[in-house]
Amino acid sequence: MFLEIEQLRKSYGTGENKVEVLKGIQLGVEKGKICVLLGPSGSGKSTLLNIVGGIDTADSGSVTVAGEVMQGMNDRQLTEYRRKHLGYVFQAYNLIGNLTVRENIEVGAYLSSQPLDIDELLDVLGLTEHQNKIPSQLSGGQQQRTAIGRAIVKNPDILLCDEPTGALDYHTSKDILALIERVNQKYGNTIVIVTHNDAIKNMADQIVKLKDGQIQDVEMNAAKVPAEQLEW
Ligand SMILES: Nc1ncnc2c1ncn2[C@@H]1O[C@H](COP(=O)(O)OP(=O)(O)OP(=O)(O)O)[C@@H](O)[C@H]1O
Repeated sequence: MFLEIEQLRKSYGTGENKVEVLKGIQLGVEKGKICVLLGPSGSGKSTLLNIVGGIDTADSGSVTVAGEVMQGMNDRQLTEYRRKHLGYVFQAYNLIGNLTVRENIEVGAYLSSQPLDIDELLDVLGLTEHQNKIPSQLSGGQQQRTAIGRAIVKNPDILLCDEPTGALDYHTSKDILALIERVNQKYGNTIVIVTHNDAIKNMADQIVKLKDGQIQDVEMNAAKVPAEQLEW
């Protein structure tokens, strides 16, 4: 398995206030697949994503990406791990306000020794004509496209998306999901999408349901639907 999560546990707080958020998560995702992670609010989806992303740390268990085990890495190694393996897309676009679309994407490129070709990527993103605008001159969808560009330009093995369409309307959401699908097909990155939107599972290769910090169900989806045909 390309991404392997073994017996992952995480609690917050201590003593009486201790809350067990992840209770022994066991999950594998194959290279180049799209995995959608569903579950009610508070089930631990973002916590799991943040641990895989090296933003948060687990109490026990392990995460392995391409044979590299994260647990036990020091700060420098974790930074290198994030740089080499991971791209992150959030609900809030977190762009740098005084840099253009192209410059925001270039920020991501600096983190890689082998970045993707920026002109080609701008074309894939549908942002060529907007490349010299700053974020305040863009729609929400265009800002999220830019954020996806910044995450993907270093051609990460894994793209983690936490509610990537949470702030967007129906049509723009479908547009962004179709872009994520296109990125997956063109560059072959493994993609994990956390969402509240049940319909998004239909575009996934693997559907994972989380409940109360445990995996309730894992389903391989043989009847994948293109993102643009999703309905909700
Ligand atoms: N830093 C923290 N300190 C204390 N508790 C936390 C912290 N981060 C998350 N939690 C708690 O962990 C639980 C799981 O949170 P998490 O954000 O992973 O859930 P989620 O499934 O992503 O929820 P949502 O869909 O609402 O984003 C929640 O009860 C939350 O209050």
